[in-house]
Amino acid sequence: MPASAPHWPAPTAERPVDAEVALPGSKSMTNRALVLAALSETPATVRRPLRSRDTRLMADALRSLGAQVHEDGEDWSVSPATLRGPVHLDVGNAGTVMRFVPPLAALADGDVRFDGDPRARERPVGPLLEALRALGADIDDGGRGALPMTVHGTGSLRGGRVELDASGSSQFISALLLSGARFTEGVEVRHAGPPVPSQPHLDMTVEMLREAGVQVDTSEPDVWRVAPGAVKTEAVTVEPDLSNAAPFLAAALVTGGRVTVRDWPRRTTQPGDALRDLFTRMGGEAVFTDAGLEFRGTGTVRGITADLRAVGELTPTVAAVAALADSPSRLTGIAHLRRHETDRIAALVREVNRLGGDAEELPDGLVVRPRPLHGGLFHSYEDHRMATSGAVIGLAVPGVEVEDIATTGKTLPDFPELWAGVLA
Ligand SMILES: O=C(O)C1=C[C@@H](OP(=O)(O)O)[C@@H](O)[C@H](O)C1
Ligand SMILES: C=C(OP(=O)(O)O)C(=O)O
Repeated sequence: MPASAPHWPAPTAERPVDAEVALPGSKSMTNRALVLAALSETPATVRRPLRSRDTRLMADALRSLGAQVHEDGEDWSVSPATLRGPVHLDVGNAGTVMRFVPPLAALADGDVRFDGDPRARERPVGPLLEALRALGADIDDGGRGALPMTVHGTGSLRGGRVELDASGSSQFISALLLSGARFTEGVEVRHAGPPVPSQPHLDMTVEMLREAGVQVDTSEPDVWRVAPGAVKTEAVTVEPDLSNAAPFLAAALVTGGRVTVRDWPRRTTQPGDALRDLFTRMGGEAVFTDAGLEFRGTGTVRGITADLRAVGELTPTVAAVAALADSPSRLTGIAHLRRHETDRIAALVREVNRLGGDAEELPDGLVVRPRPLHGGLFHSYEDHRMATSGAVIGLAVPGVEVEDIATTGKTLPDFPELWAGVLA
């Protein structure tokens, strides 16, 4: 962010919101679709993709490796090609790029160097790199288990059986599965360790692989087997990003208003679908309509005790609502958030308390005891979900300013405009 960028005055809601919003596509589905398309035997169209920093970084990485990725109106068309280096890839701070692309790099012919934002060097990739080595890859990470690193691709990877601890990120497993069909022996991934977070994202990986004709066996807990074979992706339609629906549903909840998120799928693997239940427990009401999902606040905002391990990326918004509730909240199961875009547990506690709140860190989560809040600067830590959480608090607390609102461009470039539209 340029040092001179002004802080963003978060609009205060003067009345209950009453709006309909069309959200851009899911980051997680877009980046999976792009990876599968690049590995596919057939050209593919990715319909209604998200175009944001994280998905452009993925598209650029795949282009650099040789795939053709064209903007085709609203869609992305992808023509696979033989993957090759030498190439230098920028992962930004996109977990999906820093984890999903190294297995492709191992399948490429030539050296593939990975680096990214300073924070990307602090995010875990070690267990994934160890697993790739066990499957036959040659990777030079200077012994750090972190970026920067070089994958010395040889054009193929043996694959086979591997055990790893994926408690730090579900993306280690998704990464191995997404490319696994193209490994000579396929892949059998076994998790050993504390529970893997983000189960819906693993379900999303498995479902999208099966849609691409890949055989995936999930019959044994914590074991995933991908049979070797062709990937056949022709068209993928990306759903609206339900995790990015969180601040908009929160706006209905905290203002006692109403927001319809258009085209909310009736069935989905996206973790954001859990918002229907979480925010209902916090006092709102969710109903499906012909337009999508209508979410209503009732004037009451309750605290919640919830294990968010499966849906960790919803935590910043849930914590923001918790700071405005009428009773305490306890959010647990999310130790892995300490290595997300920022240490989200520390950041949320610091920012809520800076505005006069009473939040406290737990080893694996946080407690939020509501207190009257006052205005002030809400730091965003280059974290899109911290920035939108500041906006949620600002709805109810006059004088909140959010630092670096442009950081929402990681997954939701039009956030300020969409937010203004909901408040209009
Ligand atoms: O696979 C994915 O698309 C994601 C998995 C999750 O990662 P972790 O399991 O590392 O939390 C999630 O938080 C991230 O935003 C997206
Ligand atoms: C954790 C997140 O992103 P990433 O894909 O970079 O891990 C997130 O979007 O909340």
